[in-house]
Amino acid sequence: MNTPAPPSGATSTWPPLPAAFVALLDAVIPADRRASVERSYIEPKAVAFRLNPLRGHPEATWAALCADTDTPPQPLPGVPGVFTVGPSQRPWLTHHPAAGDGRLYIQGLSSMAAVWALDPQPGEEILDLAAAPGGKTSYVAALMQGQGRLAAVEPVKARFHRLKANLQRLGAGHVHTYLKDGTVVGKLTPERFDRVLLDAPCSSEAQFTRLDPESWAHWSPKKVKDSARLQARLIRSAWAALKPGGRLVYSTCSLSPEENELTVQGLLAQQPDATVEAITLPTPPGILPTLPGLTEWQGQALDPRLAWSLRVLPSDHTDAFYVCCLRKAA
Ligand SMILES: C[S@@+](CC[C@H](N)C(=O)[O-])C[C@H]1O[C@@H](n2cnc3c(N)ncnc32)[C@H](O)[C@@H]1O
Repeated sequence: MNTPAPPSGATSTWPPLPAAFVALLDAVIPADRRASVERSYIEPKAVAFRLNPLRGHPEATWAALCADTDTPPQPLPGVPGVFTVGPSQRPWLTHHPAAGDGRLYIQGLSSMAAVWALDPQPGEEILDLAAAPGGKTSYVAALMQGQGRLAAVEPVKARFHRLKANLQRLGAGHVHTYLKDGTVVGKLTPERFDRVLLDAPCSSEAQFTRLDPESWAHWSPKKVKDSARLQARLIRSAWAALKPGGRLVYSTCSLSPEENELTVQGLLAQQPDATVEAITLPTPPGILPTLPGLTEWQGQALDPRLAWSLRVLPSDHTDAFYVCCLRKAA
């Protein structure tokens, strides 16, 4: 981060977000949520993490953490084993031995929400179609309690090796990993999986921060379009790999409707056996700031069922995220 700090309180002196992205915010964020969203681009965020039952005993990890700080992490209501610390504790947590050896995993609440929506069960066969670096794969593995079969796909070689190393470190070395293009997996394994997670490659708009203009250096409206094209192919493949009666969770860390509701709408239009299911977050209302998925974009009505999908808003403790839960008719 090379940007010098502006005088305290002078928020307008931070580099402005790209104009096309500001126009997107204008279009998708209601006026009454806009101020907190604006603040999220200049504020450091709280840090969430989960204790990892695949590496050590969570109670022992918790005791080790508490012995090491005067400000114990706050439990996240509704989700056992998940905690948050304030932004000032980020360096402490990041460099803690329990983070290094995989007894805990630092993971945004928005990312965790995709796994909560997937609701993996022990004994099932589950596919993670775009898996590296493995944050969600390892959470799914933990919730499956070592029972069943979990497959994780990643086509980018360097990222695939990082996925494998992370899974080893997190005690999830039993996950079956495949160096493969996800767009072909549906044809290779038709109707095989009880649940499929497609946390799709996207334009990564959630990573933007005005504290670091590099965060949007590789973003452009063309990147949004290119991402949407790949997502359309991946969601079709994910759908083909899903068993009748199975659940597909589609997620991105993008705010653009082209990468979110429009991608899902494309699938709904082609697949009469697809329905959108409501997502019930395990956290009490208000902990994750969310909006229903869009049902209108640029003057055009979208499939009304998209209102069951969720947009997580960027805030002082969450990153922007989109998640949609689809069910294939049995
Ligand atoms: C948003 S990231 C996934 C993050 C991951 N789910 C996690 O929680 O750690 C998307 C991933 O999709 C991968 N990807 C890109 N093209 C793909 C393709 N054709 N098939 C499957 N995955 C792809 C990217 O390399 C990237 O690792």
